Amino acid sequence: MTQTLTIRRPDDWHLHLRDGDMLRSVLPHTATHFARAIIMPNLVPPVVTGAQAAAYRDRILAALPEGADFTPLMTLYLTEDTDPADVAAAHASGLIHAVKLYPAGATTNSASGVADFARVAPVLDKMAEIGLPLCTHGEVTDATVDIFDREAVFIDRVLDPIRKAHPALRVIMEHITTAEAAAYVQSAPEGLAATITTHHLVINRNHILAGGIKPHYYCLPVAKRETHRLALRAAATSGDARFFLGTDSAPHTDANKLLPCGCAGCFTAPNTMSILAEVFEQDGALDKLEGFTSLNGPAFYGLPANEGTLTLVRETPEFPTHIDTPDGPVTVFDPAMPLHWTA
Ligand SMILES: NC(=O)N[C@@H](CC(=O)O)C(=O)O
Ligand SMILES: [Zn+2]
Ligand SMILES: [Zn+2]
Repeated sequence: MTQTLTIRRPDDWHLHLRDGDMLRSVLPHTATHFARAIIMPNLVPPVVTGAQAAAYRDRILAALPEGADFTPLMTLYLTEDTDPADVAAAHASGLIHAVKLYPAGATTNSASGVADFARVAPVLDKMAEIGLPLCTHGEVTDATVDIFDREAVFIDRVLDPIRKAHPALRVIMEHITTAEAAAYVQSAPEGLAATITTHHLVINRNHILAGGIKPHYYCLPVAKRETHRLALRAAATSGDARFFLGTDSAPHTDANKLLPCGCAGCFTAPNTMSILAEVFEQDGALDKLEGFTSLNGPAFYGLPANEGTLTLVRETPEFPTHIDTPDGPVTVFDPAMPLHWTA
């Protein structure tokens, strides 16, 4: 039985760091294992301009623990008023690595997102021209569409039309949760990829709803039925380079989760690598872990893989149930299974 596993240092291609005290509290948990992360721009107010992204990057770098080796890869939050020239300048300077599309109202802090997709066509044209990828929160916001169908409907109503109108646009479907999304990625020869979260490889909708409601398993897109989880596992562990890790680690205080209308998001930064090693080993695919966490993402983003390494050891890891922050406790994702790998 393999006792240690050394892989190239991983990256997180979808991460929420927040700001201020929360940023300082959660950042060390990512910087311990990950060399780089795509930083989500859904702050309040959102990170819309190059100047705002530069200022946010500086705040992240200032919050890093002494001696940490971590590079934040910044993104811009797409609005109907986004200026294509500002996006191009932020890309040309090396500041930003993607633009994030939130359908208005789809998820946490998405109110400034896009309602009329025709209005962002000039930005998407510019991005296609300069090779800057679009990251999508892929859910429609139509109240008449069942929440469990919103990702699949987004592909048909929004994403496929965008890709047909902008064939050279590179797209990353973020945090996919359905067999339909995995199949859509597999159907595209190039220019399309998907991130998969740690938690969506582990939980299905029963974890949220059966035997009492579990707010700490509530995230968006909401976890689907078991067949979808299995399709995500198959995609992640297949070695297909179009799928890579984006944890979507999304810290909210317990006070904000445990409400009659609680926030969406799972905080997985501390135990993600231990959980992933468990998942890949369960599926007989430990040899595919490095591709998923450390190789496929940089290849799609046109960046070199990290030079450093991370060694996982077969030892039972211990994680706190929550971390303390000045804003209050944040519960760490519970994988609801024993773990055997320490990172
Ligand atoms: N995933 C979530 O449930 N929440 C994210 C937003 C997002 O990624 O959609 C957050 O910012 O809290
Ligand atoms: Zn999202
Ligand atoms: Zn997210």
